[in-house]
Amino acid sequence: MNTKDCVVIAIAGASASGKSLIANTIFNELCDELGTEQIGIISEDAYYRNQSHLSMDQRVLTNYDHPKAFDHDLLCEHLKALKNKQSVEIPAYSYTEHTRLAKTTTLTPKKIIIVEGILLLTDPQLRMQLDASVFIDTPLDICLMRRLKRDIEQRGRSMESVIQQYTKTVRPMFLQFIEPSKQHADIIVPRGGKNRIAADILKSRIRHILAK
Ligand SMILES: Nc1ncnc2c1ncn2[C@@H]1O[C@H](COP(=O)(O)OP(=O)(O)O)[C@@H](O)[C@H]1O
Ligand SMILES: Nc1ccn([C@@H]2O[C@H](COP(=O)(O)O)[C@@H](O)[C@H]2O)c(=O)n1
Repeated sequence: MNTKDCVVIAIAGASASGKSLIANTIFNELCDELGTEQIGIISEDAYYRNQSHLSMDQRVLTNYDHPKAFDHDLLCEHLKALKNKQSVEIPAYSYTEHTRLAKTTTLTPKKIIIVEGILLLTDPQLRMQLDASVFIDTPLDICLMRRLKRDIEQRGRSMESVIQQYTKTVRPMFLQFIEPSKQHADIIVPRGGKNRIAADILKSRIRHILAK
């Protein structure tokens, strides 16, 4: 990590490994402490491709765990713009509609940007924009249990659909793309979202950058 105007910290790892939880814990606690002006947070999921031109039957067939499912060019463009002190319009995504929504959210330039997502470390052009990267290393069986509960409670899925998607795409794409991308991480965090020591270490590193 360094003394740039905008430092981008990536948090990657398997689906339901706890990326959003740890990213949001760090973000919310630092915002409470330091205010909202200095730190921003972005989810890679906001950059899933728009599929409004496809029928619902076609949308459910998409492999959402393959790098092609994401518009990484747009995410990269947004990180570059933020580094150039320009605001960006973050897309909004619906897991129930499997497509982007019409609205966007404005993100103004920040000294620290936390970006979290499954495939962030797989893309060389994205890696160029990252100043530090963390990989959340939670065992896959734990991720599956967390995903089952979350997707049924929050993403409108049935148990059968979660298991079918997990077997067909989530697990194979983890093994093909996400797991090997761990080699690009600077820090590996076991267990996930409630690893308090990891959250505190990342928070103190961010405080240190902001104090410069
Ligand atoms: N250490 C943990 N213990 C218990 N539940 C957790 C833990 N980490 C995450 N969770 C829960 O598991 C689910 C998936 O976590 P989330 O942060 O959304 O994962 P990701 O962003 O990696 O997909 C959420 O419901 C979250 O609250
Ligand atoms: N329409 C969609 C889009 C994505 N997914 C799944 O979301 C996972 C990534 O999000 P996490 O918060 O879990 O990191 C990914 O594994 C996709 O399978 C989906 O089910 N439907």
